[in-house]
Amino acid sequence: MKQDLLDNIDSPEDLRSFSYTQLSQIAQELREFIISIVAVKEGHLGASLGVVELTIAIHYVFNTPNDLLVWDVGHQAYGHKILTGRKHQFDTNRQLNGLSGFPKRAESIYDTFGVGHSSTSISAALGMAIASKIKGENKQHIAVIGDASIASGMAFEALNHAGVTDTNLLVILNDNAIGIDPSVGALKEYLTNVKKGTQKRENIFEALNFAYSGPIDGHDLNALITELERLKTIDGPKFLHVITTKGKGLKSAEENQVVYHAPGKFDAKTGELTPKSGEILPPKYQDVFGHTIVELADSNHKIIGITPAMPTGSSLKYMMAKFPERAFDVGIAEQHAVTLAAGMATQGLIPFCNIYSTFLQRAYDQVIHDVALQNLPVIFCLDRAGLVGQDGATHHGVFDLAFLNCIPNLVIFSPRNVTELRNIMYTAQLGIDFPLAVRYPRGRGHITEWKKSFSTIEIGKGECLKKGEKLAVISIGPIANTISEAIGESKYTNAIGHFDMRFLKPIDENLLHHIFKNYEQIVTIEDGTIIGGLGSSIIAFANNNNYPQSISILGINDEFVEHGTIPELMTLQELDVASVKAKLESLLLSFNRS
Ligand SMILES: Cc1ncc(C[n+]2csc(CCOP(=O)(O)OP(=O)(O)O)c2C)c(N)n1
Ligand SMILES: CC(=O)[C@@H](O)[C@H](O)COP(=O)(O)O
Ligand SMILES: [Mg+2]
Repeated sequence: MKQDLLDNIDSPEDLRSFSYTQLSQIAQELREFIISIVAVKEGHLGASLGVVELTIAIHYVFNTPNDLLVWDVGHQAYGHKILTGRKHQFDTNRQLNGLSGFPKRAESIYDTFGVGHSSTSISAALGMAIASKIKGENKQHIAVIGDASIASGMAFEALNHAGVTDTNLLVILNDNAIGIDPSVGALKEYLTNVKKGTQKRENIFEALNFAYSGPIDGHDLNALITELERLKTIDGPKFLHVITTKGKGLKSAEENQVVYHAPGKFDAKTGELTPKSGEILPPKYQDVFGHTIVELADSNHKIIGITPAMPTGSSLKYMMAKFPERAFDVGIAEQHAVTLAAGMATQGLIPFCNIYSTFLQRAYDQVIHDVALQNLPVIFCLDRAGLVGQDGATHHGVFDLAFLNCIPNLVIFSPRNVTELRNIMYTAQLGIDFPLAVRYPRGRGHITEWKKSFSTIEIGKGECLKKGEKLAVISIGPIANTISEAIGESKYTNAIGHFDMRFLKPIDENLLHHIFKNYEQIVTIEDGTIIGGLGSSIIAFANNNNYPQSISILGINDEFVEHGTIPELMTLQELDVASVKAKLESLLLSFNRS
């Protein structure tokens, strides 16, 4: 596809060489280009379409990269990538070895700060602004943050600090009234009233010492450029409130903003989603969670569901529709979500707090201090555990086993399949007197017939999946399915036994004694980091009990894993069927030789 003007832009400097009147054509070409690539290669769509004009205006007015621009989350930065020299690589977006789906410092000098998790932009830009002041450098510092992301605690902390500095900081609020799902909370209501002109109280941002301007139409290039030029001349913290439409320029994306946040493949002309094959697939783990909590909440009225801003991604939306008074989207507020659950648990409710594994990192202290230390029966459902694919290093849920393993009182369970997910949810709501973390992966399980009657799971009990003669594989979580396949395909299948610990904590010591007494070789396999997770626990167990076997640990290596499809990344980590099979066979052979 030919873009007459966009084809000539390899940097913001090129953009700035165009006349003001040509910018709307550039906006149109940029929008078409984003649509044409995302339609085929997939990725985040609506957010980038919504900030096309804002992106152009910022790079037109400010002297990037000398002026420092920080995007919040970064899922809206496709236009920024394209205008900053990455147009020709943009078709590799989110693919293995291709561009990252988020701004990344290693990728471009224009990506001033690595993002992926939300609400960091104001702190980062403020840090840069303070640094410029200390270094005596004359720069502008711009944070672009969405209406859902600014409602997060971290963003408020940064506003609170920035308001008492004299730094050259511009916060641009990109207000489209939606996150992935519709924005929530009192701040959202406040912003709606500001837009309607019905806000009677003092402006909240002015009250925090920001020079506030807006709201202005974020698709009006003239208005944006005029206002940014004016703000450039004002010292101190400034706040520009911009109103945009998520998905702007593609009718279906404007009309169905939740789906078109990240729509998968679609027809670039009509916006129509590429139909799924008629094949009956196993359900996604998230949907099994979503339907199971509704089923359980129907008879157990103490059950509460909590999600920090991911009702669709977690499938808590089903409970929010059926039991709105007992299911809460608290916005991008993981810390609050955890402590809210803790408060509810003190009063005898049964909170299921559903958080993506990677986003629980935000609430680590709350898990320790507010839940585990008080031994409160909060049930954490940690979705997207393990490698998540194209979102890459910022989003992989590979640290949870390690960072939860060291917390006293916490029981940690990783289901091998969706039946186990259902059964642990069932077991937990019958009544537990400890906090429980259940971590499960992105995507589909292996079982199509999943809606079976419930049975209880004995806490701390592992399972023998297959007996063997020499080598024991000890695993946790759904990687057991890969291992079963690898063992099944191996010519040494009789030599290999396979055990699913299911619980990282409390670990099934009886089962481990059995394994260490009956097997000459031990291999542990997990979809979390090799440091601190299952392998580490098994080594500690062996040392404490003076078992002499050497133990091989397979898992995610001590590195940040980049983006790619989950199968590609699993292969790179040597956790695919062929690699596991090869590893087990070579261990058996080398042991036989020694
Ligand atoms: C800490 C954290 N929690 C949750 C998410 C998931 N997430 C990504 S984008 C998004 C919504 C952001 O909404 P907003 O800031 O309004 O930006 P928009 O998508 O509207 O441009 C959420 C919840 C995240 N990236 N980081
Ligand atoms: C940008 C962001 O954080 C989310 O949009 C994330 O990409 C969602 O991940 P899932 O696709 O796994 O729900
Ligand atoms: Mg928004």
